[in-house]
Amino acid sequence: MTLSSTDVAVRATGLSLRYGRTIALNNVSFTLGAGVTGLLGPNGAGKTTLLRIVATAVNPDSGSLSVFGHDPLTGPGRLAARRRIGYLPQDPGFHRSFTAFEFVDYVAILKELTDRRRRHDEVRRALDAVGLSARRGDRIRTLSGGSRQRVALAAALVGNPDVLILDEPTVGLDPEQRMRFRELFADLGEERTVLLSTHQTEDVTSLCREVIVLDHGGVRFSGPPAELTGLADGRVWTSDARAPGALASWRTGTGMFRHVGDPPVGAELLAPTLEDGYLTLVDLAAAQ
Ligand SMILES: Nc1ncnc2c1ncn2[C@@H]1O[C@H](COP(=O)(O)OP(=O)(O)OP(=O)(O)O)[C@@H](O)[C@H]1O
Repeated sequence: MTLSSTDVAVRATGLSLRYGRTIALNNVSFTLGAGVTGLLGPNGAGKTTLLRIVATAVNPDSGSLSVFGHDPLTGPGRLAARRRIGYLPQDPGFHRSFTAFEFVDYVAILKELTDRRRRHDEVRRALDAVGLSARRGDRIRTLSGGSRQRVALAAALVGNPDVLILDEPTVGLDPEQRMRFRELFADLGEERTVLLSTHQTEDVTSLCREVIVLDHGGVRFSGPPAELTGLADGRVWTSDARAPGALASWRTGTGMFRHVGDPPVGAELLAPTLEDGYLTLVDLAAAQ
């Protein structure tokens, strides 16, 4: 199914979840449409918890969720929602002695693809989509980290879900592999809804139509990446000396210093990056 740019695939309203005394999510609301939405936030902000709720792996304590109009908090709604969702968790729980094909086939069985012939075609399609056709008979324990992440992505893709939930899929990958994954996610986002949790601000700049920033379990920002970058307009500058009062200040390879924060009068301003916008946002939130 192809979504138009205004269709809503996922609607989350007032999601909250506690682990004992820890408030992991507090009244989180957002909608997801077509394309890639980035999820940024400091360690412990609640990103994995949020993805697990959207993937229907855990229920929130309160709030509601709709996936293509299905309510995953009811039995039939959960099944209908799960049929539309592919999830790449932080730890995919591989059986390392399985081959890539066997693992994706195993996930396909869990996804109710019962006809063996059609299932095997679909497993081959998913492995092909992530560029692993030639390695499908290799045991997972013999694969590199990048290839393992591809197997995990193929498992998320099997059954051709409309919503993909990806929890830090590029962590630990080298720059070339990260770029390859970006290509894949951009292609996937053309016809699907992709929610991508990452610590890589470049992933968000280069891929995402929207970005959500979570901090201490709450949504601190939601909007286009350029708007997040814009929060640091007029707050990034260069000089030949350290600026002790800045949020961040370092000597670059050119020998000049780059600073983010409140600039002095007459400072030579630089164009901000999304990372500068993110830093400014998290700092402003901390000051409140
Ligand atoms: N199973 C659990 N039991 C108790 N506390 C938990 C559990 N899972 C997460 N937490 C806590 O809930 C909060 C949110 O955790 P979560 O893993 O969702 O954050 P995150 O943004 O994904 O972090 P990271 O970027 O480090 O992966 C943290 O304070 C974490 O310690």
